[in-house]
Amino acid sequence: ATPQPICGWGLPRNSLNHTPLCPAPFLSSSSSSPSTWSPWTHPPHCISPGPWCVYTNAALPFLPVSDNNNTGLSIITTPELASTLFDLPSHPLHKALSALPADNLTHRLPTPYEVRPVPGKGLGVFATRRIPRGKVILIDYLALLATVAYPGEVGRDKVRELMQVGVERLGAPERVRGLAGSKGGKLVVEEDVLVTNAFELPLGMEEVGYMGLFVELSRINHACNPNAHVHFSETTLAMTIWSAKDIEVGEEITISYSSTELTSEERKETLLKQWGFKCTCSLCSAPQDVLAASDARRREFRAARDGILQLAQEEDFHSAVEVVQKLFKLVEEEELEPHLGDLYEIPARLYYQVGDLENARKYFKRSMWEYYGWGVPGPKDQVSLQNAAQILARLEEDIALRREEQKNKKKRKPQVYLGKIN
Ligand SMILES: C[S@@+](CC[C@H](N)C(=O)[O-])C[C@H]1O[C@@H](n2cnc3c(N)ncnc32)[C@H](O)[C@@H]1O
Repeated sequence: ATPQPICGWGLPRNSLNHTPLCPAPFLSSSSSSPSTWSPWTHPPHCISPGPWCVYTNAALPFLPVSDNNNTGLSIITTPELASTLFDLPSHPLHKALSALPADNLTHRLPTPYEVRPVPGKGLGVFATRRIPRGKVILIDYLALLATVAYPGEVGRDKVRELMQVGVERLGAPERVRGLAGSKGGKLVVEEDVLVTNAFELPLGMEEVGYMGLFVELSRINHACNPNAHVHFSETTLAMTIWSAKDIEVGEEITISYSSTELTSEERKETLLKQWGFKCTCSLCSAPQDVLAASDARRREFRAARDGILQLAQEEDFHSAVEVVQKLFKLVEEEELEPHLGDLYEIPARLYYQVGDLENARKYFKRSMWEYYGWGVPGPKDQVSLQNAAQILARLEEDIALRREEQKNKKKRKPQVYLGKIN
């Protein structure tokens, strides 16, 4: 006889694989048996209208090297969204709960940073040893995930109820509550924590908007010319923080909370509206002429990027390549290179169009690193990655073919006309 699957909490720690035989409960359960709640460690807590529910696994992430990082994870969403998020084997949450990466975490110990006060900004994160550019500074896991839509759809008391239950049930609720900023006022601690620290994350193929809270990452302050950048992997639900420049001992580690291509006025407005603070980073505090020069470059950068797309649409690929060269010069001057995201496929395709295969290859490789290299690719990145890999394989063939042709051309004897022209 086929052995009965063992479902539920109490399984060996990282065997929470969800199978159709052990359906994850998505609605409130009256059962008092933890085995029926798997993979959650508590029965889902739901409110109506909606219903909106909070799902908690208090022991996540399951890390092989644990330095008190098991904060747990609570997800506030609808049962329908939770099941679409969780049921498909390709789904990020499915994978996150069953297979957190174990192999690339050795950098964690000892961590290359410490948390200490920064005048005027509360706490901040400082390098305790030199971190060269392009290194992983930390990997942080989600502690709270809530749909952006839910606070607008239920009353204030219910918004708070789900947040409070979600935090209270975590493995280390105090780590989350300790992140409350000084927003205070009418907000309860859990609301304050989210307003001060949450990142917006579009999740799944449908790109449903979620607010995500990461405990370690929450101590990193914003700078408009940051020395680090973040990359989120949907597959592991992990945020990886990379050094964007060489960082010296004692230097503060900073990331950008807003898009780096905005001008100073636009950034000021976004930071105040979305994050509720007035930026005092080194660029915002720089002399007026320095700030004006940076703004001019960022404006030019945007104009160049829009210009490239326009020229590409008009199929004027040669002019578009000229603008690409100008754009990358601006990127270098303004040190925006690590913050460009998926920009690299555009120059790759343009160089391909004009027959510059070597440059096309260079930028395709760079775009693949963007999809893959920063972490474990999510479902959407996997599609882009496959496309880019196919194009790259064709490019390699074209380059080899072209080389062969050139070699043969050189071997051929020059044709000398010896006859007389009458
Ligand atoms: C995600 S938290 C960063 C850690 C925070 N400093 C702490 O003590 O926990 C965001 C808060 O830090 C402060 N902050 C971050 N970057 C700042 C900046 N560039 N200028 C001024 N305040 C900043 C603001 O109070 C903001 O609401």
